[in-house]
Amino acid sequence: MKTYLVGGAVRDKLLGVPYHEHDWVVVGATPEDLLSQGYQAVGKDFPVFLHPETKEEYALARTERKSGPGYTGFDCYASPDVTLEEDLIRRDLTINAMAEDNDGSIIDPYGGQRDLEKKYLRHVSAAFIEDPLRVLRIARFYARYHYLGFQIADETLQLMQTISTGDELLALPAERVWKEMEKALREQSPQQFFIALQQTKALDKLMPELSLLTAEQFSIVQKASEHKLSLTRFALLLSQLDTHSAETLCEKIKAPKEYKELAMLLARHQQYDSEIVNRAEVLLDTLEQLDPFRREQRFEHFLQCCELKFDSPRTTQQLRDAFIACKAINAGELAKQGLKGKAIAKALYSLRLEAIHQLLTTTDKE
Ligand SMILES: Nc1ccn([C@@H]2O[C@H](COP(=O)(O)OP(=O)(O)OP(=O)(O)O)[C@@H](O)[C@H]2O)c(=O)n1
Ligand SMILES: [Mg+2]
Repeated sequence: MKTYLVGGAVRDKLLGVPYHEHDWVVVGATPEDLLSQGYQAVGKDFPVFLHPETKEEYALARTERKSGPGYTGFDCYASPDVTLEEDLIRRDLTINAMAEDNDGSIIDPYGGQRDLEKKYLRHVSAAFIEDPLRVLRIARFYARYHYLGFQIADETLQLMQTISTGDELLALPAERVWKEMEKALREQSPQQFFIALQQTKALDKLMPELSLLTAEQFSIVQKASEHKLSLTRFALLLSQLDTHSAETLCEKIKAPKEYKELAMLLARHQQYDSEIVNRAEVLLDTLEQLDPFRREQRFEHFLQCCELKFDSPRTTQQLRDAFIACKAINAGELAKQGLKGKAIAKALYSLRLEAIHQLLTTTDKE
């Protein structure tokens, strides 16, 4: 039995960029061989094992053939007689179809090094089209390596288009699509993910709400935030749509609740780019809708998005200050004074309004 390093680690080492995991392939072994050495079987559909100590993934060399529609219709053949070359040829891109021997030498039967040098994302073989998820993967790699000058090879773009014009993309589980999109949003040039999907018509199928946006509009996702990159970038992207389309899209791709909530908040509050919030009533109403009293972190993310989108620090600062002023008012105190139910809410509203009035007067004087 022989073990090779494969996939992203080989590619990224050669590229000279950091990599985050090791994928291994094992040739000439049976599942029993690995189990007897203490490896743990984890693959549901494929023979994949975890190393007893490093817990890294070791996959038996295998071939795959499409046997039915959708993402699951694969026949997988793993056996000790499957060669390394046979395993590598079923992979998506030439730059992902290289292996490294334990003496450090590179096995590269399909021109991965040539394509790394020429900066091409190029499919390995016609079997590329058997896995529709690859359309999203390639768009994601494009978003990742665009800054290095990588392009998608024309023939590969054509195959992506072929997949996209059929119904195969629609057979992908929404969770898989979301996972790729979420990863893409964290890449160096996230807008290129959407541009590639638009160019290959995949966007028409998967997220038609986005398919009419321009490259300029997509580029809003480039704006960085300090943390939770994909959360703020997703909200910024959807803020390019009307609220109805934004909501439809969230449902369609099953965006997690946190993502949908922030996106919808931003979509509904488009007007904060201008400084309309200098009336106390408007400011307080806005604040109550954003509800930082119960959702402080979401409020912070919202303000971050506004700062990135509108470049209006004064408005966001006003909202932040208003929140701080209102937070200082204690509803418990009102209850102690004998107020109940609606009367508390009313008194709270007046006190908050008063606090914001004061805030606006002092800021005006400055
Ligand atoms: N739909 C897929 C998924 C994976 N692979 C192959 O499996 C390897 C490992 O997959 P994965 O870890 O998802 O991607 P990496 O290329 O390792 O990239 P990353 O840095 O994101 O881990 C890929 O390089 C590729 O050879 C593939 O051909 N087709
Ligand atoms: Mg990997």
